[in-house]
Amino acid sequence: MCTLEKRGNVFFLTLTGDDEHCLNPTFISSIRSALSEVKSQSIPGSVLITSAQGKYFSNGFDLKWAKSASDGSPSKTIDLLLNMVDLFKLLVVDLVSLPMPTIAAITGHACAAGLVLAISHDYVLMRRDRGVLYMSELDIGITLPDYFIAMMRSKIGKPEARRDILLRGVKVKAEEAVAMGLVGSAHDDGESVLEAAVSMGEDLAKKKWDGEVYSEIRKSLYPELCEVLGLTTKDVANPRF
Ligand SMILES: CCCCCCCCCCCCC/C=C/C(=O)SCCNC(=O)CCNC(=O)[C@H](O)C(C)(C)COP(=O)(O)OP(=O)(O)OC[C@H]1O[C@@H](n2cnc3c(N)ncnc32)[C@H](O)[C@@H]1OP(=O)(O)O
Repeated sequence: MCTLEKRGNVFFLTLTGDDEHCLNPTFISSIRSALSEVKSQSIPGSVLITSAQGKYFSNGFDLKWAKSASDGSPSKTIDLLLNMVDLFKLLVVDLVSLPMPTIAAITGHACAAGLVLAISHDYVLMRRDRGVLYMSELDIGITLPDYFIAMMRSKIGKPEARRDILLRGVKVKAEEAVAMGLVGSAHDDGESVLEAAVSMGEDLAKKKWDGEVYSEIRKSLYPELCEVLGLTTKDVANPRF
């Protein structure tokens, strides 16, 4: 599951336990509850840092749960997966519209929906000693939801990087991910990636930006993604000059 902690202006969302942090309706709902709490406590200078315990950041949708909950019926499994696609989309909307800077510290493997969860944050840092980024959909024979693609097109600038991650199913370690433009920086281990995330978060918090303005400017950066997510933008002026 997940925990939420606040230290100063920085909120720490941690995916807890040493499991694969696979996303199913219950887990998605618990993360969304935490983000709702973060939003309700947001003030100028708030920042979110998301990380995970164990060797996985998130291994994507909980396929085991979907299969077991559908009594092995392939059509019911697909229906449950499609339901998770819809539920997870709301979580992505929460992150893309959160009124504060967001940082993902990738502390382990981030796959498929788990990688989308990570890059839904403004900044992505990754440990180099463990963990890969991997879009497994081609390997497991399923296509991607439109907002997954929109997120990839919005956050990964290089066409060859998008091609390799989606059409070659490459498993990307931190240094390669930095070179591909998937993550911003690579760090030695779990401790140092978290330290770097906290240092970045505290620097961003000092700016004490207006959260509503921050959220609207972020959304205006990603028109294709926001259209697919059903997010609109609006002009905001809370002048501080
Ligand atoms: C009719 C209608 C049609 C409808 C169509 C749509 C249908 C509806 C579907 C909609 C959904 C679509 C989108 C899907 C989203 C999803 O999320 S689906 C779920 C996807 N998830 C997965 O597929 C899981 C993928 N994960 C994996 O394959 C593995 O877990 C892994 C990530 C590859 C990790 O494998 P694992 O064996 O666990 O790895 P490790 O044991 O951790 O590591 C292996 C060795 O590698 C070493 N290592 C790891 N990282 C590093 C590193 N960075 N540097 C160096 N070495 C590393 C690690 O130490 C291991 O080494 P040894 O210990 O020596 O073995």
